[in-house]
Amino acid sequence: MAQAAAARLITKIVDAQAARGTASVVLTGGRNGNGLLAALAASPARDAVDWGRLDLWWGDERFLPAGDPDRNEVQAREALLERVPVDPSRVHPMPACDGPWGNDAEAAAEGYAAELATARDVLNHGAVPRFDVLLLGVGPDTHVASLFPEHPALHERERPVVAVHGAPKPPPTRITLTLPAIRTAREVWLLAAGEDKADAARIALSGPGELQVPAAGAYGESRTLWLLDRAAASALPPQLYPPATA
Ligand SMILES: O=C1O[C@H](COP(=O)(O)O)[C@@H](O)[C@H](O)[C@H]1O
Repeated sequence: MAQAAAARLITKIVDAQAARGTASVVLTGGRNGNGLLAALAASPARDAVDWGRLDLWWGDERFLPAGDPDRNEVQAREALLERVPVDPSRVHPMPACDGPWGNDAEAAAEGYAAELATARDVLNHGAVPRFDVLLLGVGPDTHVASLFPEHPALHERERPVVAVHGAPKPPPTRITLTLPAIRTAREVWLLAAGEDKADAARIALSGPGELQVPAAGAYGESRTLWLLDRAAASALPPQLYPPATA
């Protein structure tokens, strides 16, 4: 799944750069997201990407000190960003808890929203840039980014970025894009690999509400793509699995 997703992402970035000169991708944390980045780093096709014309953002971050190995940013740098010639000025990690806003997660979320606004899509009156692809690793509890089932952040309709407190998965304090911000992306790709994701994929693709099942509320403006391996797809409703091969 990681290799197939990496190959798709390379193609998508190359196409976006050919069409618009640049591409923008929102990265996710977690096992599946990091697996994709590692597969991308290992792919000979990675040289087709113009890494200097790629903007990278994050969908969520664990609010920890800079350099903490549990930060999504640190894991992404290890898996991919230290291995390709990205332009550091176009890499936009979410703030750390010892950064310019200190331990104030709300201020850090506002700060990231302001950074997103500097690159926003003026033509579409958007609060955030027009992301080409927004990646989301689906958690076993159906969370995406740091939007956890029944958490207040899921009610946010105005702000593109919010702080999260009391997350059920450590660390408890996080920063996340909101569902309205996620839905402005051209394409949203949801990643689920492994047996422990099978129930999450089944539930999310069975038409539930987004407050109970955040993954169900994550979709892109022109495309929503679920990328699953066989284990994660094994519990899908019969009308969805086995997938069509045509
Ligand atoms: O904590 C997080 O977890 C999820 C999914 O992680 P996984 O290891 O179960 O694949 C990820 O989407 C999110 O970005 C991250 O902060």
